[in-house]
Formats: sequence, C-alpha cells, structure tokens
Amino acid sequence: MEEKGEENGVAAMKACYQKFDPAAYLQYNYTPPRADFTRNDSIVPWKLACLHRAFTEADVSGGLLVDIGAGPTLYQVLSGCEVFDKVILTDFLEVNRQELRRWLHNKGGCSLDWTPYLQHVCKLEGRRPSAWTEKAARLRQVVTDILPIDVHCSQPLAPDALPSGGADCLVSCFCLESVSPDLAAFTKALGHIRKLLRPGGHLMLIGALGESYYFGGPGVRIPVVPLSEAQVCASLKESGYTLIRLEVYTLTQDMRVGVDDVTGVFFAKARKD
Ligand SMILES: C[S@@+](CC[C@H](N)C(=O)[O-])C[C@H]1O[C@@H](n2cnc3c(N)ncnc32)[C@H](O)[C@@H]1O
Ligand SMILES: O=[N+]([O-])c1ccc2c(c1)CN[C@@H](CO)C2
Repeated sequence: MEEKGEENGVAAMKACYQKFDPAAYLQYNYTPPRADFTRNDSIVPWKLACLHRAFTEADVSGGLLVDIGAGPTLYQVLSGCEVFDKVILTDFLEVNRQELRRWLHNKGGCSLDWTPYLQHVCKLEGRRPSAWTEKAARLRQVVTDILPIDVHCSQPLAPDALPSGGADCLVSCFCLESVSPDLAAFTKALGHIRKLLRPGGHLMLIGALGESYYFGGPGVRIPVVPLSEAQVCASLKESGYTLIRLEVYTLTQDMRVGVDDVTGVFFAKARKD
C-alpha cells in the first residue's frame, strides 16, 4: 500500500515539472536582489563563497564531478570546474538540458548572462575579473555530457553513464527537496545518488530550508518538502553520508521576493565513507 502512495506522490511531482519555465526560473532566482554581486548579504554570492571554499579544500580531488539536477544554471560548477577534469551535468527536463547546451555551445540565445558569475568566482580565486573568459573556456572544455536523470530511480542515470568507479564528487543544488513529495522520498533520493559516488567521494549539497512551495514559472506552483537543519543532518546520516560541515544563510526581508516561501538556504559538505 505504501509503495503505491509513494509512486503516486512521485508521479504528481513529475507532472508539476511539465510546465517548468527555465527563463522565468532564472529571472526569479538569479537576478538581483538574490544575485547581487555588489552586496555581501545577497544569497548567490553566499552560495558561491561556500562552493569556492569547499571545492578548494585539500580533501577534494579526483577526475569526475557530477551535478545532480543542474536545471538551467551553471553557477554550481564554476569552482568545481577548476578542480575536476571532467564535469557531467544532469537534469530531468530536456528544456533545461537545452538551456545548458546553448551556453556550452556558445551559440547565443541563453536566458541569462553568466558573465557576472564567472567574474565573481574569478575574484574569489584571486584572479583578475577579466580572467572570466578563461574560466568560461575551462568550463566549456571540461563539461563532457549533459544527461537525463531521475533521482527517484534506484539507478538515477543510464547504466553506463559513469565510469565503473563512480563519480569522485557530486554537487546538487535545490533539487532533492524540490522534486520529492515528502521527507521519506527526499532521504531515499539521497541514497539513490549516493550510489553514483565512489567511497571517500564528496557531496556538496545546497538546499532550501522551511520552503513549502516555489514558482517554476508564471502560475507554475511546485510543492517543496519543508526541511529543517536537523532534518537535513538526519537524512544525510540515514542515507549513509558523514557530514563534514553545514552552513546556513537566513533570508533577509528584501530577499523574499514572492517567488517562494523559503526562509533559509543550507550548504552541506559531506562524504561517502
Ligand atoms: C529548483 S530546480 C534547481 C535548479 C538548479 N540546480 C539551481 O540550483 O537552481 C530543481 C530541478 O530539479 C529537476 N528535477 C525535477 N524532477 C527531477 C527528478 N525526478 N530527478 C532529478 N531532477 C529533477 C528540475 O528539472 C529542476 O531543474
Ligand atoms: O535565493 N536563491 O539563490 C535561490 C535559488 C534557487 C532557489 C531558491 C533560492 C529557493 N527556491 C528553490 C526551489 O525550491 C530554488
């Protein structure tokens, strides 16, 4: 009986995503005030600082980084692309994979200009902002695949999508809690993606705290599993990760722009033992 309920919940979430609008989503979340590089209390610079620190720590190494549920965004691999020689981007929707391909193939027609993001991460790396063109070239060089994924499948990717040893590192941002019908499914999905990671590999996980819905486009209201810090820690432990660090950003009033009811953002660095 329980299986049926879970299946129906997952199917309902997938139906919600059929109207997801990448351009609107980028506009809602990746433009000022949430992405304001002149303010150090804006959400996106905080996320980029967490990712920069985590990816440049000595315990992170290897060849392959996989982004789980990339959506139409690239910010989450701007630091990792300097550390890993191969990056695989994944998403459930073709419209998002198309958006990523447009930027990577440098054919124009992208929904967002990633230049300020590239420049900001160059600054974090102590490079001159004009090195953003080199970072863009690096990213285009290391991204080898943009693949379909379903984190609710016990095998989220196609059988031979990854080398037999698995990925050396996973990054996943605002995906699992935004695609799961409840906390149990969120925790189960953490277990599914853990199988893509080699033992000793790291998971860089960014997500929403206290969020019950967000708009994935005009009128496209998508339910979210409202998470607390304690639940994030418990789910990571239950699904077989060792938590290294958890950092939390609490939204100020002006970051609440009406596109969701998120109250905080967490960054977790964890390891698969
Ligand atoms: C809130 S967006 C996050 C996008 C991006 N990672 C970011 O940081 O903004 C959630 C993403 O999960 C994807 N998604 C939906 N259902 C999924 C599933 N079953 N498995 C994996 N990804 C899924 C959606 O297509 C969407 O791109
Ligand atoms: O402030 N942000 O940088 C930001 C970016 C993406 C998202 C949020 C906030 C909150 N909602 C999630 C979807 O559950 C998506």
